[in-house]
Amino acid sequence: MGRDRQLSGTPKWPRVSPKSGLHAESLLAEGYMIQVPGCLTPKEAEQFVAAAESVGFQHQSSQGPAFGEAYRDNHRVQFSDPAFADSLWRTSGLAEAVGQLEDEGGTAVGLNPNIRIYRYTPGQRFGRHIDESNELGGGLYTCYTVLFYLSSCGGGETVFYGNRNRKLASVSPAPGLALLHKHGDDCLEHEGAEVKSGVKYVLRSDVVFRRGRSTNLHGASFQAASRAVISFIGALQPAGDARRGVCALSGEWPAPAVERRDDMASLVSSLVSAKRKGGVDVHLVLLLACFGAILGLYFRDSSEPLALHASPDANALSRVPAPVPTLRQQEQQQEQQQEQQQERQQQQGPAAGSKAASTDAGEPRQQGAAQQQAGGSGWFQPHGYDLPEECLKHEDLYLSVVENLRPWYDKGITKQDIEGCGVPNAANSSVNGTENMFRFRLLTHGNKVHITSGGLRRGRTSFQGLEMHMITQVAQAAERYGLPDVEFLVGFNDYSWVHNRSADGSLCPLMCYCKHSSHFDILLPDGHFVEMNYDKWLQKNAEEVDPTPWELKTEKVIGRFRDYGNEYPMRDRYGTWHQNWRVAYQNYCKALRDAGRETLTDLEGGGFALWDQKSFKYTLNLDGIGCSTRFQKVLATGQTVIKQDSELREHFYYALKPWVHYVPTGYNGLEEIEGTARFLKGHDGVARQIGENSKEFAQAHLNEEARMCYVKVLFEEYKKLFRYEPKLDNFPYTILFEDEIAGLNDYDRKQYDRRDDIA
Ligand SMILES: O=C(O)CCC(=O)C(=O)O
Ligand SMILES: [Fe+2]
Repeated sequence: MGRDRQLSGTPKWPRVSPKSGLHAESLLAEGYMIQVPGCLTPKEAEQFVAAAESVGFQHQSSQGPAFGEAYRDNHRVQFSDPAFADSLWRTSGLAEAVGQLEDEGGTAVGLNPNIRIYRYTPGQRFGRHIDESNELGGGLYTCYTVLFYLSSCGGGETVFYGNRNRKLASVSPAPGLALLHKHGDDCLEHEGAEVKSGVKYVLRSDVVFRRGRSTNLHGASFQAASRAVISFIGALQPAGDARRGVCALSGEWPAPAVERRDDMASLVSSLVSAKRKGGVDVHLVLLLACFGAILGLYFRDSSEPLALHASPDANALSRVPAPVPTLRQQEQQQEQQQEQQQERQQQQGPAAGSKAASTDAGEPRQQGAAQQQAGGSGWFQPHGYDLPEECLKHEDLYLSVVENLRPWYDKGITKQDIEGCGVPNAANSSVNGTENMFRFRLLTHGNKVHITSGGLRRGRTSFQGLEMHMITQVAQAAERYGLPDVEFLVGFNDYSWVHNRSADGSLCPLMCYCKHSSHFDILLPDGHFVEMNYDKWLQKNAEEVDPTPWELKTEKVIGRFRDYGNEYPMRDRYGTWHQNWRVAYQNYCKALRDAGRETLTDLEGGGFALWDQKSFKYTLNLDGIGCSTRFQKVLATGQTVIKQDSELREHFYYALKPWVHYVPTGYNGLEEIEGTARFLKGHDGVARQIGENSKEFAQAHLNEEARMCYVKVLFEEYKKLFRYEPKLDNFPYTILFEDEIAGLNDYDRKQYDRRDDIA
């Protein structure tokens, strides 16, 4: 094997432009693997490649695994340059992005001046191996491998393996992306997979640590300590406030056990003794100062929420969410209500209640009373149209309507807004639907739905159902309740489209089933409700005996996910950013298990029908590309649904309350899931009650009637904002939706068929 070529003279390495604010994404738990995109610009990466090529690469090979060496076939340039290493560490923004890394022994101080640049052409690879830690003298040692990818290519991923050969992570080369992974004793087995096309260039160095502790504020131990304080403060808040309660679950401290202010003294002393065990240092002082400051705030105004937790409750009407009553309070309220009702009935005679509601249906105050009896609070009053009485009890669903239409309250919905969606009235294409569009332009007229932008797609095999069933729900509501004449648009993508107003100020009122909270799309019930026969699922859960009664269910979090990428990556409140939460959770839980730690989650493994997942008490629901349509399903099972607390919403999310209908998770980091599960296990009554609440909600407000009512209210409120009268005759071409369906051939009808997806 040839000796490494040491460079003579100074190669012209390009200067790295200063960067800051880069995002570090933790790919595995406990800092095992971190990636930071954008450390080099694509241009800088190109310049590195050119400089390395001008120096000349040397071939690297090995004797192979039979001789105890990793298979290796690539080319390399190697040189030592402390100034260059320093600029890669600091100027690139890497040091700032990863904070001060720490391990038990020391703190990161820079990069190894020993720089290696690899080149892999198609067919070349670096077989499985682990990277060793090196002693550099003077208390310095290497702790992480750093790879700066300089090009992209086909194949060539850096792949990491855990126990039993499980693939833990795979990172595709992208210019400027830096990947850090622990090496030495903690190194995961990894490889540079074979390059299939293009050329892979990667720059390798190591993060150098100095033995001894740091005193900086961003260190892991300080962060852990501050989280403990936050946890504790969360626990101190009056019991039952959903937003604050969640804080109690985030840290490693046994916060849920701290239920009264009296426990504060004992917590302080346990914090102090815990810190002592690890040696008293500057953290303790800072910790107590921070503690004191927060306590000051707490005592100044203990009713002020700590805004630590985002909630999907959009509070469309600026309603302050009522504090969640404790189970005892709920019982008391129920008793009181029953007593009051009995008294009322005794005073008024048996038929009075229902008579009042039906005879005075047009009178808002009385409607409010009817809603209250139906279980609503009576906040929603239809104006200018009649709403069937059965729809009053679903009033909390209409929070979504109010919130979604808000951007048009001022200017109304104009022809210009509709045209701004960019969907033409097409005369021809009943072959491919609206050409190249994930959108339909439609019209309600005479309680029928017409397509004005081309028919349903034909001859496709995937995603054909969604578009049809979103429209089906409008057609059904038109038939059932009557809908006003309007022009509207339906998008059948997995996520929202309308990010901005157009340059002319118009705003496209596109209806879709799943939106990011910052977007302007208007939510229509998910086509999957129809396509998957959701009402049958409700029925099955209501009528069939649960194969495993609550007491016998496994006290773990079950979850099975297809590792769809997430269109909307999300950060937690510590700034950790995940492109794909499903993969992140699986990796996190796998890493815990691989490390021999006991976990309360079961998130990997073979397929597992939803019905069978009912043998677990808790279930985790994560976003996919868009909203997870499993969410509505698991709400109906009676399990405690733990839901990723993200910015994605479907139409009914606005009516759900965290810690009443589901348990939010993720905003406090992935590791929160274990704490959440521990809390639920320790508070079985709470867990069970949340499961029952969500089941009740699904049965009452996600059924077909509720969805039809939602569409009715949406279209009536939408019509009130309409600034023009759409006339059927004015459109060059229209297709009656029901004719379009009748005209499908057998093949296409099958694609659009409802599926009994109730397992
Ligand atoms: O080229 C790669 O992706 C991996 C390189 C590597 O594992 C190493 O330099 O130790
Ligand atoms: Fe390696």
